[in-house]
Amino acid sequence: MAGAVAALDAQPVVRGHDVAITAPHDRRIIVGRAPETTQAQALTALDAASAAQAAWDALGGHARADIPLRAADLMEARLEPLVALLSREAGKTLPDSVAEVREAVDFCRYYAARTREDFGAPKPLPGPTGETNQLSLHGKGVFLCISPWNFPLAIFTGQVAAALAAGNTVLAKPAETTPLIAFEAVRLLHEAGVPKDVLHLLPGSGPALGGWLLPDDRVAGVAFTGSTVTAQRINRALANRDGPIATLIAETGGQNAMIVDSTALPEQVVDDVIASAFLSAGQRCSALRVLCLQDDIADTMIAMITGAMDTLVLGDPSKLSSDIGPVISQAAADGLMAHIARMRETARILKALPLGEAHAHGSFVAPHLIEIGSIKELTREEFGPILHVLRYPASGLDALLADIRATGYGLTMGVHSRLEGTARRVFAASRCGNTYINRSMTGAVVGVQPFGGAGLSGTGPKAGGPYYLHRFASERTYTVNVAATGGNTQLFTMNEG
Ligand SMILES: NC(=O)c1ccc[n+]([C@@H]2O[C@H](COP(=O)([O-])OP(=O)(O)OC[C@H]3O[C@@H](n4cnc5c(N)ncnc54)[C@H](O)[C@@H]3O)[C@@H](O)[C@H]2O)c1
Ligand SMILES: N[C@@H](CCC=O)C(=O)O
Repeated sequence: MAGAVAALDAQPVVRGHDVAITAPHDRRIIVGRAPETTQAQALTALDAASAAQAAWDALGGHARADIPLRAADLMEARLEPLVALLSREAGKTLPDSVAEVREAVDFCRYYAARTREDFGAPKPLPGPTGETNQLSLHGKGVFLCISPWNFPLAIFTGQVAAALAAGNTVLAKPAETTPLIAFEAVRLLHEAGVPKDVLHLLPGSGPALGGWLLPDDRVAGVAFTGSTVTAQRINRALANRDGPIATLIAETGGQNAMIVDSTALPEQVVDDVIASAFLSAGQRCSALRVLCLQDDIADTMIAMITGAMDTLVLGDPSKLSSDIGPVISQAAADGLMAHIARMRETARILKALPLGEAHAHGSFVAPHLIEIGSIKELTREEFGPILHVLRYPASGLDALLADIRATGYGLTMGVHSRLEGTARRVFAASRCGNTYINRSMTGAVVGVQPFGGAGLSGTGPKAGGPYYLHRFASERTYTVNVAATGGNTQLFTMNEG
């Protein structure tokens, strides 16, 4: 990763104190060094982004759409170094890293297509003869894009590409633990044609950057993906401003449940539970946290799931033999271990995989299966490879659905049942943004399963969906009284047939 260090030093992005970024699977490995943005640098970037926005918006949708298309081609051409950096810096397995580059490419191409469609030309609207009416979409101003470490390329690129495509200039704030991959993404977007004053990378502390930038009226909008608690802090900071009301697009956490009834296909359930709860070390906002088993099949399912857990290999994520890598930091690992310790007192640990010498220098958390009595026993999202399981009686589905809803989250929901009526009943009773029937509940595909939730899980916009770019835009109408300049000439050219 020396290349990443050298490249970082060569780039004219803001720079303050350097911090060492170490590999989550082995803290002795320094992946690179990253700068911490200072307050003066953040405000200089905001000045530049603010000054550049009108010209960027005036370029129009077609010209702006060409850029993410070029960025997508560049990303595909650099697949291997991007995968290597994702695996080292974020501790992602190789399949997860390849899928992440793929998703970033998909975001670029999808938003390019939507930009042409929705921002390419004003839409004519109906009106009385003698008057023309048009509706057009424009950037709102400067967007602050704040992203998490768990999809440090795909979510980072998706937010930035969407904000830019809609005609905004962007201050991009990556997570503290994954600035190097963000740097590569920004370098690539600049190379693809985004002017330097239109897109600025601001690595560093979230609370510090938030404290400097959120109170500034020139920040017209924030696209945030991360924890619910941070989204609430950002919301409060924006609400404290006296100026124009800012847009907040927040995509946050979940307490995601899967409901398995007695008609489900057991082998399919096992595959999908393992993939949804433990792969990616459970570090997906979409990951399964609470498995709800109809009591008639619970013992059989638990035996099959614990058996399948034994086949999981934890280790260096750059090895193809590893199914599960580390969690992102020692602080994250400590938090998860504290939860497991609490659960030992109040719940039943059904299975805990062992850790060994190979994990001694990294932040590894062994997959756990923990039986609880009710989802009410969980007070927050535990972002790691911990799966809670509970039993419900066939007659208790409505009460279970009410308990799930009462958590306040609404991100993903899984159903395993061969009864279509049951799946539909769950869907109708849930507020979740993404419901998956008889499959895993992770891995939403851009343009296929637009991703995002409601309630404590987010403000609702769906990344990778047809309406996402609109959330970054202002709508404007343009009405002309053509009667004042000679009448409606279109009437002369209308096809009479
Ligand atoms: N719904 C989704 O699409 C989605 C996707 C990925 C992750 N997530 C959620 O993200 C969380 C994991 O990510 P995380 O640990 O990086 O989340 P986090 O909330 O700790 O941090 C997210 C980002 O916010 C920044 N930040 C922190 N405090 C800030 C402040 N006061 N002002 C401005 N920025 C601030 C951080 O530096 C980081 O860049 C989980 O809860 C997960 O469910 C949600
Ligand atoms: N979109 C991803 C999750 C993003 C959050 O971590 C998925 O569907 O698994």
